[in-house]
Order: sequence, then C-alpha cells, then structure tokens
Amino acid sequence: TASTEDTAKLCQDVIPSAEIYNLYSFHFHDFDLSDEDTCRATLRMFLQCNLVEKFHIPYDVLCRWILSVKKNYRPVKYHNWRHALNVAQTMFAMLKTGKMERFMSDLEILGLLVACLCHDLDHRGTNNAFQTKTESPLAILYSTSTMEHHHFDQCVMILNSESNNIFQALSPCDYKDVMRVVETAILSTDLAMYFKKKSKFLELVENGEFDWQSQEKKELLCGMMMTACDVSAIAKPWEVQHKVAKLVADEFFDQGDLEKLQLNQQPIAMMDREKKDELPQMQVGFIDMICLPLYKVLSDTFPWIQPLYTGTMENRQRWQDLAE
Ligand SMILES: COc1ncc(-n2nc(C)c3cc(C(=O)NS(C)(=O)=O)ccc32)cc1Cl
Ligand SMILES: [Zn+2]
Repeated sequence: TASTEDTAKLCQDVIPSAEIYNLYSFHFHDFDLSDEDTCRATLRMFLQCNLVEKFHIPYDVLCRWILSVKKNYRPVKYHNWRHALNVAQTMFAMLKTGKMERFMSDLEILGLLVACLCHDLDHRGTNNAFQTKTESPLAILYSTSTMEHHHFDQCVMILNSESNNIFQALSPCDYKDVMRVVETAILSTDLAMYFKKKSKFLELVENGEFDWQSQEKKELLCGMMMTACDVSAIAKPWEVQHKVAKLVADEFFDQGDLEKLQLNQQPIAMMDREKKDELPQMQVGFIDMICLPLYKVLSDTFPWIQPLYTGTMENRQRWQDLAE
C-alpha cells in the first residue's frame, strides 16, 4: 500500500478544478497528465461528487487509498492505472454530463467510482482464456470470470489494509450495500457476461417500462454502465482512440507471444502479431459486436451520453476506410 510520504504529499496538494482536468468531457485523455496529476484528478472526482462530506471519508484515508490502488496496478501496456483512471473519468462524465446521476443514490455513485478505479487491479496483461489455458493459480481459484474475481479480491484487500478503508465511517448496512455495488460492478466488466446482460437489458428497454429503482434492474443498468466505461476509449477522438487501440493490440500481441512460447499454441488473430494488418477489420468487428449496440441502447434511454455513440460511429468509419 501507499507510503506515508506519498500520502502526506498528496494530502497537501492543491487540487485543480474539474474543468482544468477536462473531467466533464467525453473527449478526456490522460496523455498530458503526470502520475501526481492522475491522483489529483481522481481526488477531484470524489470532491466534485461531495463523497468526502456525504460519507465522512477522512481526507488522508482517501489520499492513501488512491495511491494504494494506483500502486496495485502493474505497468502493463494497456490494463494499467491509466486505463482505470480513464474508465473512472468516463463514469464521472456519464453521471454528470450524461445526467445519469439522477437515477443513482449517493451510495451507488460512490460504489461505481470505486469499482471503476479498482476494476482491473493487478491485471497481468492476459485475459481469462489465458488463465484457463495455462491453469494459472487464479484460474484454479476462480473458474469463471477469473480476472474479475481477482480484481474484486484486490479491491477488498486494499480496503482492509491499515488506514485505507474509505468506507470506514459507513453504517454496517451501507457498508454491505456499497460492497455489493462494487462487487457486481467489477464482475460485470467480464465481456463474456456482457452479452447475457445486454439481451436482458434490451428486453426491458423494449418493454418501455423503466423504474430503475428495482434492485435487479439497477444492477443491470450499473453493469451496462461499467462496460460502457470500460470500452469508452473506442469513442474518443480518432488520434486518442488510435493510440489506445495500439496499446490494446500490443498487450494482446504480448499474450499471443506467450501462447506461442509457453503453450506452443497458435494464438487467435486478435493476439497474433503476424496478423497485425487485420487490426482495422477487427476493430470494426469489436465496434459492431460490443460497442455500438451498447451505446445505442444506453443513449436511447439516456440521450445525453449520445457523444459515446457518435464518437464510436466516427471511429468505425475511419477503421472501415483503413480496412478496405
Ligand atoms: C481504442 O479502444 C479500444 N480498442 C480496441 C479494443 N478491442 N479491440 C478488440 C478487437 C478487442 C477485443 C477484446 C476482447 O475480446 N477481449 S477478451 C474477451 O478478453 O478476449 C477486448 C477489447 C478489444 C477495445 C478498446 Cl476500448
Ligand atoms: Zn478494464
């Protein structure tokens, strides 16, 4: 977990405004932010949602917790701390600019932000299929949604570390509720679970009726929001999106190399660096299979998050042009 010095330094820092960090924008990127800036920007999101006051989070505990979360991300090419920050910022923008906060309780907002920041903790740059194939300790521990269970496990470990429990002032009932929000949200980032959720969510939307307040429907909505944030790099301005797509591809290719070396297996095209010229059509496939249906159904119900849908459509056109 975080050191005393780093915590004290962050505690003293002046925290720039949400506008300075462009946190309300669906075009946010972290490329110009120093590591210290990423921690300050995270603090700003908590402050902007009044979570410190509402849940009596001691400020030094929040600073320590943010630094501990950042420290428990590995320096892999894509699934690192910067990805977690970007996912959390998209959640912040969906809640604020996308006006979705009105459907959420304060506890759900706290849980969703925490879940975004923790959702890929201790990622090794390899996916669930790889854990299963290599019979990794994690795959033996968790046979389904292997990595997502581990990410939640790491989240709990940090909260249980000395002076890192940002939920310490919550009542036992609120503590149980917020941990349930965090667990459901983190587990819902397993893309394999997304397809099941999407059809259920689509059915509910098509039936027109929508009272978000029922437990089951709320969990479904939070799950869809988590996936929307997790893949939101696909909706960013072309230069940003293209740079991130390269990081995703590079991490996939590293896994492909491991599969060739460690397993003596031919990796799937997406992870085979010999097939990198197929990237454009794979991007179009990912956009059509996962991103557009998700952003379409979400923006039909919540019109203010439409920039995620239009941004993805623009990038699809660019990838399509490259694919031809
Ligand atoms: C610029 O942003 C992005 N660029 C590319 C991707 N991307 N592209 C493909 C193909 C792709 C496949 C998976 C997948 O299937 N993952 S899995 C279940 O573990 O195999 C995951 C992300 C993917 C995602 C983003 Cl957000
Ligand atoms: Zn992620």
